[in-house]
Amino acid sequence: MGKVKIIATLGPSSRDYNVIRKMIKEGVAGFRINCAHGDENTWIEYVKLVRDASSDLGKAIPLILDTPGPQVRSGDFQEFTVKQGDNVVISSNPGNDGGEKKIIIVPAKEFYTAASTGDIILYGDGEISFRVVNTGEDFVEVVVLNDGVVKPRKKVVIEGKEYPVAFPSEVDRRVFKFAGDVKATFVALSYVRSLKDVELAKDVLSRHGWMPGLIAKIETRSGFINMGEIIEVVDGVIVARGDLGLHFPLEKLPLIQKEIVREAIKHGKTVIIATEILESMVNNPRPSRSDVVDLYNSVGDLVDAVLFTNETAIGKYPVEVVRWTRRIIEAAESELSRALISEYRGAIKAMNLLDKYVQGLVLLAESLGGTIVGYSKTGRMPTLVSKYRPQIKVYIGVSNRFLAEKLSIKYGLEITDMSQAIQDNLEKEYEVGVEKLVETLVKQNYLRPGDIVVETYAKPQTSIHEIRIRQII
Ligand SMILES: Nc1ncnc2c1ncn2[C@@H]1O[C@H](COP(=O)(O)OP(=O)(O)O)[C@@H](O)[C@H]1O
Ligand SMILES: C=C(OP(=O)(O)O)C(=O)O
Repeated sequence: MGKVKIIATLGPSSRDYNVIRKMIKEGVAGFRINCAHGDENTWIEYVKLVRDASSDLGKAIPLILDTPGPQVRSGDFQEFTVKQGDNVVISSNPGNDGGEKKIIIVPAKEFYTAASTGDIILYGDGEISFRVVNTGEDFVEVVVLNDGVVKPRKKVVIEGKEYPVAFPSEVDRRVFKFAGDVKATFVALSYVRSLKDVELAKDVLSRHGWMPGLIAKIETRSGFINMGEIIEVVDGVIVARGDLGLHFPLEKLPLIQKEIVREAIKHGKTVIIATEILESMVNNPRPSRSDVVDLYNSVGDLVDAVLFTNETAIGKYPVEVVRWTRRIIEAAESELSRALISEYRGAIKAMNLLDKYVQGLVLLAESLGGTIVGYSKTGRMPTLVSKYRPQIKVYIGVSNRFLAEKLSIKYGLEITDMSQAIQDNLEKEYEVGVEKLVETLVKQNYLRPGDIVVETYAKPQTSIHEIRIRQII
């Protein structure tokens, strides 16, 4: 598998045990459930499918529950086509169509407070836009700016405006509770605007007795402006290109993506690029040239992971998407230049002794042409290894499934849950963890006679960091 990880959103196209199993075998390292769709009954169905497939395949597969956040979406109605110049009514009241047939239901009252005459409304990911021509207490009249199909349950954004909706939203709170019920690996926070939003989320989550990893989606103007303080207090960020493309001019997106990636890497936090990764594969079994080049370039930006949305949720080819992604990632990784890696590392400062030791560990293993095999109880050491973007294989054993899941979306790490293997040797878990992992890797042919292994662990209680070099015989 490549060093850049693949995460896939589940949806009608991937709501199937065999599809999910194939996706994992082809290289999916984690799944996302977008909780803006469905309810607890559908979310649990996806959780079970992923847990069944991952335990059958013996792999730790993280689950990301994505909260809708303080966003405004349309409600349920029959989809209809519109043509440029049509007049359409948006209303919270299904009966309030003023004699019009074409009515878009938007329940949130914040939408009607925020909309003014002349505003541009972007629908979905911007597939259709409207201009507001008249407003009322619970309706807005718009003129359609381009032809398209108006589908239900899509995002409704007013260009240049943010809704004053409470954070966390009512659905967010349900997702937080559900995350505790199913012990989800991560919760993704949508429309995070500031450090305060993350703190509010943490506060509610802690009341459910389970603290998942936190991923902030950077997607609004305030989220982007405040990303420094946000990144400090989360495990990772998603560059949510779908919404960024609604809140910023599209031509600004490349620079915004690069700035978010740079900031996350500077803080040693996971960074995931999302949306329209291989969008051309929603309806086609082969990706477009521009999609291939975009994905190749993201690998060159040394991101941790890419996250599919439409491609695996409603696309026709969820398994082929993963297969193509692996091909493109592997090609891009085999062509990464040394200059790029050293420029990247030159921009990172080692923060403390452990950090400096890990920096040296990665350089040592690379200069030996070796493989790192380590054991970790807290996740600190492998997180740092990943931060240096190792260009050799790294296998890490960890003490529990949750930690294995959490680390699995990080750059360059192959994680194994060793809880079974170390359970009778807890006082020597570091030593036994490494030894048993090497044994397993030899058995599975991942390590062969002649291979050089750099074995390592960092015991937090003793401040002893050990490195041992072994050649497989
Ligand atoms: N759990 C689900 N149930 C049904 N449809 C879903 C689900 N998750 C995603 N989808 C479909 O896949 C599309 C793409 O997913 P995503 O990008 O996560 O959503 P959105 O753009 O609506 O926020 C959604 O618009 C929706 O049509
Ligand atoms: C991943 C994204 O979020 P969502 O699908 O929730 O809109 C995005 O905006 O790119």
